[in-house]
Amino acid sequence: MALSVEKWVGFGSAMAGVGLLWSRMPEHFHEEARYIISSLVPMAMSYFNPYEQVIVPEYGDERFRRNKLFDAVSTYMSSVRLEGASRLKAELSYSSKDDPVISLDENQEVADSFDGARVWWRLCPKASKNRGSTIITLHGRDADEEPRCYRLVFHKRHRQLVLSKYLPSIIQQWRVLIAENKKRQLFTNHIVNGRPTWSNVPYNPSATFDHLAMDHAKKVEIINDLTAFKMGQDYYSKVGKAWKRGYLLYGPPGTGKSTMIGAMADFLDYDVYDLDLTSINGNADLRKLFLETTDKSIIVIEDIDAIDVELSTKRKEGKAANGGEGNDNHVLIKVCDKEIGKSKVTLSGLLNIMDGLWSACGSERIFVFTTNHVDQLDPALIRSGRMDKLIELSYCRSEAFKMLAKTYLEIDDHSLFGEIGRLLDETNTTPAEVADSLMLRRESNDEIGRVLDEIGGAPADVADNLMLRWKRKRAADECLESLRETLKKAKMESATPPI
Ligand SMILES: Nc1ncnc2c1ncn2[C@@H]1O[C@H](COP(=O)(O)OP(=O)(O)OP(=O)(O)O)[C@@H](O)[C@H]1O
Ligand SMILES: [Mg+2]
Repeated sequence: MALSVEKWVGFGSAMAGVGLLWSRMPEHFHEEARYIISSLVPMAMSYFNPYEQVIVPEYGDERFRRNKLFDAVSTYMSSVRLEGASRLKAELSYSSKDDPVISLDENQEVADSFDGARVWWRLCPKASKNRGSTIITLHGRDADEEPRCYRLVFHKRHRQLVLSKYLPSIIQQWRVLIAENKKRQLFTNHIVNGRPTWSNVPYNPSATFDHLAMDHAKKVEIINDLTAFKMGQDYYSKVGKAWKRGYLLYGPPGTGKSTMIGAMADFLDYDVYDLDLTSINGNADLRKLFLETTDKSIIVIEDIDAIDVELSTKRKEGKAANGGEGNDNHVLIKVCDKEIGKSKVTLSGLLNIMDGLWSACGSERIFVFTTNHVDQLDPALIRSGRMDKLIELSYCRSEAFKMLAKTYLEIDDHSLFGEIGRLLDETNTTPAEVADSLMLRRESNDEIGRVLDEIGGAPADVADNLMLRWKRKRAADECLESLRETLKKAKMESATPPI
């Protein structure tokens, strides 16, 4: 049967060829006759061909947005009996433990049945040309330009059933599956075949807000802000603003900016899109990537100061040259390739997706920028309304240290706490450095043997407990002692004037 469908598709193609030839007939054919015959060809074609096609292209209009129906069909294809296909694809995805996911390879065809109707699916590497049968392009432009598509063929009499029941049922199954298997994802962008693309892995940030050592009041303020945002759909629509929020996290290296992004993703249960501007060729690609991000997500640009150097210089030069404000159209970043002219993302391009026309596409999105040098950023980027909240993450002080000690050593108090707190106030030590000192050290076998001798004879569970407590205390003493020495050294070095 599939063969005869192909024949019909071929027949349509032949008829289309006749039509094309006819339309190019020499001038001596009467204009009117040419017109009538070339309009009759498609009618005849449609009359004789009992089959219709639906093309489901991979990308929607302007190739900006992925066509979700394509993804839905791809998922559905792994559940259809793939008996008709002679070549399949097998993948081991992150989510499927030991079972490979089997799917249709390109140019392969399978049959499916729905409510008594028989349909045929084919994955085409490039969308087939109009081969004569009626083609309905879903979410699409001219099918010829699509990089990949699914072609669904069915008998004309099933048109209603296919369009109003079969395809919606595929979408519904896909949505249920997504909801069931929903895991937080971390996306990053790169170029595939010259096109910017997101790829993703499951994301389970190791640190939550509980692990984040910082001023308690500030932490509560951030959590309240995020909660208000998450609950704020009605508010944002009432005031007519896009449902999005911008955070700038700034502070020296190792103060917890990246850790906080993970904590935010964990708290909100959002996906994270880590946007690498160096892998983007220009504003159009930036928009394309932005449109492919999903709602309920955090879009991150880390170390914006590091990629902002050229912008700052240009802006300063611009100001110096014309004695006033520069404009937003200078180059934010140039990718280091030879064709440098093509590889540009501008500040205005970036601002456009944050709060320009494009920001209205999608909702419930958080933008997070991080920087070590807030003073070097372009004021346009951080003006209020764009960055709703500027959060400083700073050096480790007494309060943050106690939180780290609780996390790493599971202790609330120690005789060295007071002295270490004072030393931290006098030195600029980052939470990363403190956390590093508090990592558990391994005890030597001799030490363990000595303790085992001491607690020998105790029942097993009591001995285990004693051993654990000894290890903790030993670790705490040792770690805090070493931290105190490090801090003392740092204090002396900062007090010694440079020669
Ligand atoms: N405030 C903090 N609370 C808890 N742990 C922290 C904190 N800051 C840093 N750390 C620890 O230090 C490590 C490095 O921190 P992180 O990568 O978040 O720093 P950063 O501010 O993003 O640095 P950079 O500016 O270099 O990107 C983390 O994995 C974490 O273990
Ligand atoms: Mg970081």
